[in-house]
This record gives sequence, C-alpha cells and structure tokens, in this order.
Amino acid sequence: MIKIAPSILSADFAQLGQEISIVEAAGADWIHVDVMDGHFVPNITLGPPIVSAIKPHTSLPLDVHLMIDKPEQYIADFAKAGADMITVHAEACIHLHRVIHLIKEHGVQAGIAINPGTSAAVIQEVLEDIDMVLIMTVNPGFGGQAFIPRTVQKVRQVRQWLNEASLFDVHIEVDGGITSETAPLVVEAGADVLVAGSAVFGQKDREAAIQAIRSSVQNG
Ligand SMILES: O=C(CO)[C@@H](O)[C@H](O)COP(=O)(O)O
Ligand SMILES: [Co+2]
Repeated sequence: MIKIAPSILSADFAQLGQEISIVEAAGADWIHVDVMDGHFVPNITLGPPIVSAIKPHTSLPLDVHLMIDKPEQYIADFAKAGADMITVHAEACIHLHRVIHLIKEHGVQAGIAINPGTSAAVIQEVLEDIDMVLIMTVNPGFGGQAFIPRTVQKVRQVRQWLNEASLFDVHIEVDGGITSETAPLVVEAGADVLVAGSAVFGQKDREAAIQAIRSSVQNG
C-alpha cells in the first residue's frame, strides 16, 4: 500500500489545525512535518511546540523530518511533543548508529534521510536498525522545487538492498517535487511513502489533489 504524507510546509501556518484536519479527511496517511534550523538548510521553520500543538488535531502518524544540525540534541523534545517517526539526515550525524538507537529508546520509529548529492552507501551499515529510508528527490530547504530525476536510481538501489536483506517492512519515503507525474517513477523504483507539499496544499481541492497522486500510482 502506498502512503501519502502531505507536508505542512506548504500549508497555511495560521490555520494549521484546520489544514491538517482537511487533509486527514481527504485521505492522507501520515502528516509530514519539516523542521529546519537555518544551519543544515538555508531556511527556518518550526520546533517541538508546533508539533505538540498539532498533535491533538489528528489521529494520523506525525512524520517528523529533521533538517537540523546536531539532531541528537532534540530527539527527546520531538518525541515528547508527539512525533511518531523521527527522520534525521545522515549528513548531520557523526554517530549515525547511536542517533538511530536514541530515537528508538524514546519509543519512536527511526528514519534516515539522504540528500540528492549523497550516496546511498552511507545507510548500508544501518539498514537493519531503521524503520525508514528517506530519499530526498530535491535538495532540502524549500517546498515547490523541481524533482531531480537521477534520484530514482537511488530508490531502486535501496529497495534492492532491502529485498536482499529480507527487510520488507522498511519504508522508502521520497520527498520533494512529488506530483501525479513524478509519483509513478518513484513507486515503480520501490518507494512506498510519498511526501507531497505543494502538490497537496498548493491546490484548492486537497481531496482531488491526494486522489490524483494516488490514482497515478495505482494506474501507472
Ligand atoms: O523536506 C522538504 C523540503 O526540504 C519537503 O518535505 C517539502 O516540503 C516538499 O515540498 P514539495 O516539493 O512537495 O512542494
Ligand atoms: Co520533508
């Protein structure tokens, strides 16, 4: 089953609770929360207080994508705020294995993200320890950027490694430039969680937007 995770980065921040309720009713599977610190990426977004504030507005899992330096310093705060899944960037972690286990010690699922310019090889040694690989299909920092086609081969490579290791429950999430045109490419390569920001919140009819992505991968 393909999961669709609308990214609230493209939502109306003044109406966040309502925006989340709308996409939940429209058929979203997870809520993707982009955390940016102005250091790891050139943009600043939100922190644990916003995660706590949105938690009561949805029964969907909160998929928290940390685009921050030293993520290990903030795992406890995001877990306490209600994150169900915390994804850290491999590029931001000197002790990747330690950070993954720190996330899991808080009873939260652990994901590792990699940028378009990072080889998938950096996650090979920790595949058995994680719940999700997030393959960035744009450079992180902003919504509304164009999908980078070369990232599709990375999705295929990671799915092959997971299959060879019989790790069938590990998700592959893709993030950036996902639309009804690009979704079939990444799903065919092995992605099963699709983050979509502008393709959902940038559309007036969120239900039709989610449905368009879902039917593109069901029929494609
Ligand atoms: O993590 C990020 C950006 O760094 C994403 O989650 C974006 O929010 C996706 O936005 P679209 O490319 O779908 O508009
Ligand atoms: Co994201």
